[in-house]
Amino acid sequence: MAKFVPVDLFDLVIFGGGGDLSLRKLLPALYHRDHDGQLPPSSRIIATGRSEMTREAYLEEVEAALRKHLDDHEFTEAQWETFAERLHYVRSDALDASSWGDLNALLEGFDDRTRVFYLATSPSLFGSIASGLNSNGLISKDVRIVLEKPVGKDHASAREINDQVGEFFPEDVIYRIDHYLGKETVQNLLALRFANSLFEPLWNRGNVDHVQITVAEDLGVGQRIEFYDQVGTLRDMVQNHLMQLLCLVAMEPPANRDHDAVRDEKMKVLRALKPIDAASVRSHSVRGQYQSGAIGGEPVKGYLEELGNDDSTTETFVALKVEIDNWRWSGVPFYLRSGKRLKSKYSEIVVEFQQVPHSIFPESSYHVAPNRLVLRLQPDEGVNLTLMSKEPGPGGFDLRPVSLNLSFEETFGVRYPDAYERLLMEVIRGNPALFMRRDEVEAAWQWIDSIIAGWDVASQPVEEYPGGTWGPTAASLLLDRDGRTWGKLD
Ligand SMILES: NC(=O)C1=CN([C@@H]2O[C@H](COP(=O)(O)OP(=O)(O)OC[C@H]3O[C@@H](n4cnc5c(N)ncnc54)[C@H](OP(=O)(O)O)[C@@H]3O)[C@@H](O)[C@H]2O)C=CC1
Ligand SMILES: O=C1O[C@H](COP(=O)(O)O)[C@@H](O)[C@H](O)[C@H]1O
Repeated sequence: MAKFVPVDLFDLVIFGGGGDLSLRKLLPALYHRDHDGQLPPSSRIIATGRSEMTREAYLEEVEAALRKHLDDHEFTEAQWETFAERLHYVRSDALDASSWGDLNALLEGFDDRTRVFYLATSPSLFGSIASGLNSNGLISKDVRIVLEKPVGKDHASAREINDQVGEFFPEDVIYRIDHYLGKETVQNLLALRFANSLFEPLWNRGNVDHVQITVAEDLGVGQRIEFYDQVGTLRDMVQNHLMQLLCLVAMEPPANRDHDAVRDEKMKVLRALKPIDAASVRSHSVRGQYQSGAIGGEPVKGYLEELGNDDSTTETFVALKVEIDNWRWSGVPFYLRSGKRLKSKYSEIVVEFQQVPHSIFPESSYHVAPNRLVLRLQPDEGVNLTLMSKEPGPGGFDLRPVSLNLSFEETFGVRYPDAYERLLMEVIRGNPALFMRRDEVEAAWQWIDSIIAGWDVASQPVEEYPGGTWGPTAASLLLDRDGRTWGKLD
């Protein structure tokens, strides 16, 4: 088990500290790190928002959230008392920097410690908050600013936000979150690729038939529907999480794990992506929206019914066929899919290798299936390698596909920390390796913008799919046309 090295003394100010993300993810993550002794005793967590709220009222909200989002055995009165000592709430309107008096007062005299500003608000506020931090004299020497995703809604708005924040903060203290980069299994992809000599010689067009990346959710859009209806799955999931996964699978080996070494390699992949535009959008993309259905035997409503409006074409599902124009991957499709209200919460990366060139087992009732390396990101994180094996027995020569299956939980026997636990500690330590650099975010938006424009020009239909399935039939046809099938179909 990795040791929990305490971080340096810090103050963490969360703009949007009473919002869903803070209560559901950030504060439980900090509670865990506190529990494991990683937070110095006098480090503070200062939440802020427009709402008038006493510290006591805020503590009540946080306690209720922790009780809800932590496992029963994880929440203890003693640990809560310790954690609550750190928590403060002050009112401040991001759009009115003159309302920040209480925040100023709390921070005054504390500029000798690491100071982190976490912007867990709409990205439209990032510029005003950065400017307010400057005008209130809160940008201390050892400062970092964290930008929650999404950074903008397209390339132009991402550039504008990056310019606004960049006016007051240099790039090396800006931490753009993509929480998938903090997932243990995503980091393990680096270990699998670059700490084993087995895979690298095979990791190319000469041996790989295709790659699939699936991030499936069984949940619907829930409380965030108004936000979501302006965004859709392409912007919410593909622009960031799936493209980051794609980059980690496809990039060249970096010389080391230095933040810029890894980010430079990811950038080369983003630059090599073949654009999907009006001419190719119909053959290379599928967008869908969930209808009513059933998940785990329970009926679920359709998206439009949840929205209470029947003319939205916002996609809740996307599948793409992505091509990378470089020597390593020329001719190897990367199929990406992500959606809400699918059959189960399931994320995986599948690397399917090429068929053997000639089978010497014509009598086998199983044909020789290609080997598949599957990285399960969630749930039951692990790695699976399918191989063909001889069926035991004295007569004939029958083959059977078998799996070498590694479950991380069984092997390591530890709780898998939530991505935000790792990411928050990395911010305080000042290590930006697991965060997105400005050019990565902007390059990803540029590529996504072309698809959105293409959908518009080509009048791409929004395919319906019943909740509780693996998405629209068109997503299966996307692979079927190439003689392939998605990994998980049961
Ligand atoms: N929730 C999630 O699971 C995820 C969210 N995100 C992103 O994180 C951001 C926050 O999301 P989420 O927590 O769900 O949103 P919420 O609407 O739940 O919270 C938004 C927070 O912003 C504060 N806020 C709004 N306007 C202002 C203002 N003018 N000045 C100061 N504070 C303000 C609100 O407090 P008050 O009303 O008191 O002002 C509230 O605490 C969004 O950009 C979202 O896309 C990203 C990944 C996952
Ligand atoms: O960023 C987001 O991610 C979540 C899915 O995250 P996961 O860690 O549970 O896989 C998604 O539900 C949300 O819509 C999106 O904004």
